[in-house]
Amino acid sequence: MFLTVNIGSSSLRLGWHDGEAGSATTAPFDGKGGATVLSRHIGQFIEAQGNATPTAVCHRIVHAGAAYGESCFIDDKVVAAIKANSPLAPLHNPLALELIEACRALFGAAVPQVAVFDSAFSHNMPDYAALYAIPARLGIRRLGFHGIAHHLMWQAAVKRNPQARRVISLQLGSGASACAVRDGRAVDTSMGFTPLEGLMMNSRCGDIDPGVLLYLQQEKGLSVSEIEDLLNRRSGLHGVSGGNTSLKDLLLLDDDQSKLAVDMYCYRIRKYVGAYVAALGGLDAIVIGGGIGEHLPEIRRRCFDGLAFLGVEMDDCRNASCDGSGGVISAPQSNVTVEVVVLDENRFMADEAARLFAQPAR
Ligand SMILES: Nc1ncnc2c1ncn2[C@@H]1O[C@H](COP(=O)(O)OP(=O)(O)O)[C@@H](O)[C@H]1O
Ligand SMILES: CC(=O)OP(=O)(O)O
Ligand SMILES: [Mg+2]
Repeated sequence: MFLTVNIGSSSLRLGWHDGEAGSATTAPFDGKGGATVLSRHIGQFIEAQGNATPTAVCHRIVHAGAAYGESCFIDDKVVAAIKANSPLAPLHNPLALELIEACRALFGAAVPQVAVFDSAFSHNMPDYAALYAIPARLGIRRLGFHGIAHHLMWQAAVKRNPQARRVISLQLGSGASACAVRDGRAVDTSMGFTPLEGLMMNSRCGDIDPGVLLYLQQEKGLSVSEIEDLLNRRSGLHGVSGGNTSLKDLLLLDDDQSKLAVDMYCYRIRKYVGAYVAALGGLDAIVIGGGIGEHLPEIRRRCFDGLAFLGVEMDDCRNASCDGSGGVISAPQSNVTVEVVVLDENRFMADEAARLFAQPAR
């Protein structure tokens, strides 16, 4: 029996996995209340499972640095790596550390804890995609995140069509990212050294000219922590719209800033799709996941309409009826299959833990 703990930037997902069976719960979580609130959620969830003690607890770990490319048991070294990388993933790593601590307090040190890394799927991108054009001696490499989601989306594409060799996956949740996958290998992804790069997100800026950061510091006098807060918590949809992070709401609003936020969000996705078609040398499938990807047909329409020249032809009816459920939303004649997939990251994490336990040398 595995307890899975998946902290996203807007939610806490808990799962209880007993072979194929299991149960799950999702609680909205905005980071407020920290360890106390997180422990309470876990305590209530475990109570609902009859207060059983899990065989192990598995955590989604967003950023432990480039040294960790595969799931592993959490020891002091792993905890230190998560701590050391906390400044690079301030919305995730500090909470993950609190959760590891909370689980140790709840279940005791004898219950092993497992780290499933969100950077694992894009861990081995080609150097030309993984590096920035800065001196190599700095040792800075793009890692990419949302790897559990992108891995599952690639699997879904191949399950639907085993001939799908070139796949673009789009994780559109509170954080958002795109991934280009060729023959099962992530060859590029939009998040980079940190989960700030790439697509526009609920409260994160995504791609930005690094000169802006210098300007904010040198000319506007912002401190490092003010810039960190600005880019992670006050930018993206929130920043452009003037405080709203809900695309569902923004689609209904008629003011210029709300409309601009939606336009920018969709435009950047289209831009990345175009870039990744070029990177992949063509395209067989687009897979979309995450709360926004699952629930907002109008956003999907705006992202993919008019891309017939890339072989992407949407089916309006299929798209409109796909709300909170998975399914193909491209037209039958479309060369590229566009599919929405409801992702179960926690199940993936439990499978990783089972795999670790099955290995002979523990
Ligand atoms: N029913 C819904 N309708 C519209 N948007 C939704 C719905 N459910 C979730 N979302 C949006 O999805 C995002 C959260 O997605 P999710 O994948 O759960 O995020 P994360 O894992 O990053 O915390 C939020 O921006 C939220 O507004
Ligand atoms: C890595 C990341 O941004 O995750 P989430 O979208 O769950 O916040
Ligand atoms: Mg998520």
